[in-house]
Amino acid sequence: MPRYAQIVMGPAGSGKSTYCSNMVRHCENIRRQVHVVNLDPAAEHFDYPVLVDVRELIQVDDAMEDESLKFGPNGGLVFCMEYLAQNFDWLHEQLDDIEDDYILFDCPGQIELYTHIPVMRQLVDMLQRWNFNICGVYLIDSQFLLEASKFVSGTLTALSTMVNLETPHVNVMTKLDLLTKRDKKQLDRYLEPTMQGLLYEEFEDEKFSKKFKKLNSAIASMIDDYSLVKFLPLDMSDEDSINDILLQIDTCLQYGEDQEPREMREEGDDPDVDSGFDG
Ligand SMILES: Nc1nc2c(ncn2[C@@H]2O[C@H](COP(=O)(O)OP(=O)(O)OP(=O)(O)O)[C@@H](O)[C@H]2O)c(=O)[nH]1
Ligand SMILES: [Mg+2]
Repeated sequence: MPRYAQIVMGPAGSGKSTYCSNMVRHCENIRRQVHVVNLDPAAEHFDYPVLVDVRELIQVDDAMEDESLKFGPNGGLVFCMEYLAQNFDWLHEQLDDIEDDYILFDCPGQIELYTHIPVMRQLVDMLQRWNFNICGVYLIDSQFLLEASKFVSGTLTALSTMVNLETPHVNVMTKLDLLTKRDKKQLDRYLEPTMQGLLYEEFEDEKFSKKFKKLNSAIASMIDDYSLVKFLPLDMSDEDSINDILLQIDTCLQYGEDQEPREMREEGDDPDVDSGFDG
């Protein structure tokens, strides 16, 4: 039986832990069970029931307070994640007894974990070995996207994570409930963007230098070439938006594809009669 994992990633404060709690709550409402694994060794607060907590293996204070290590918070976090990678057996044991295996992995927010060092890729490879179907879920705060040049840099982090992990991938634009009416009106242009179009409008403004425009334009055409960067809108005050995201991710995970045929067989008396064929 395959198992299913959402790897919930994104910059610091983008709403990963909140997404996990809301997804758990939504799934309870629709009578589905999902579990959450906290993979953030620096987490101080989250309000979902936690299945596995990496802080039981190592926490960032351990790396900062250790006399021989003396890391700061960022180096400490990288150290902890590398420690986790050396101790995947621990994680494997913790995940071994779960019967209903649909798990959200709430990851730390340091961007270098996804772009510079191999630990998230190692985690994904390991989960695949443990029979998980995986979907990367990359969250970005809408306030850091709704402006063309910000959008370029946000999109590049999403793109580099996607390319690095090589798994099915969904980008989510979070905190839509905080947008002004004016921002909401222009949202569609950013959810399925043509980068060159976005930049063209913004760069009519004279405040940008020629060099800045040229750089953004070159990056934008590269992003357009991939034509892979879309965002799903997440408004936590709107249950439908959570459900839409879950459905998209389920499709990426091929969730449910193994269960349905079995249920049909269990219900039917005789598969030949059910199929409607005479012979
Ligand atoms: N209004 C609003 N606030 C949100 C939403 N999602 C998250 N927040 C707030 O944003 C802050 C950060 O949210 P978290 O869920 O902790 O973000 P995170 O990505 O887990 O942060 P790190 O683990 O520190 O990287 C908290 O104050 C949340 O309450 C949202 O959809 N709407
Ligand atoms: Mg968090």
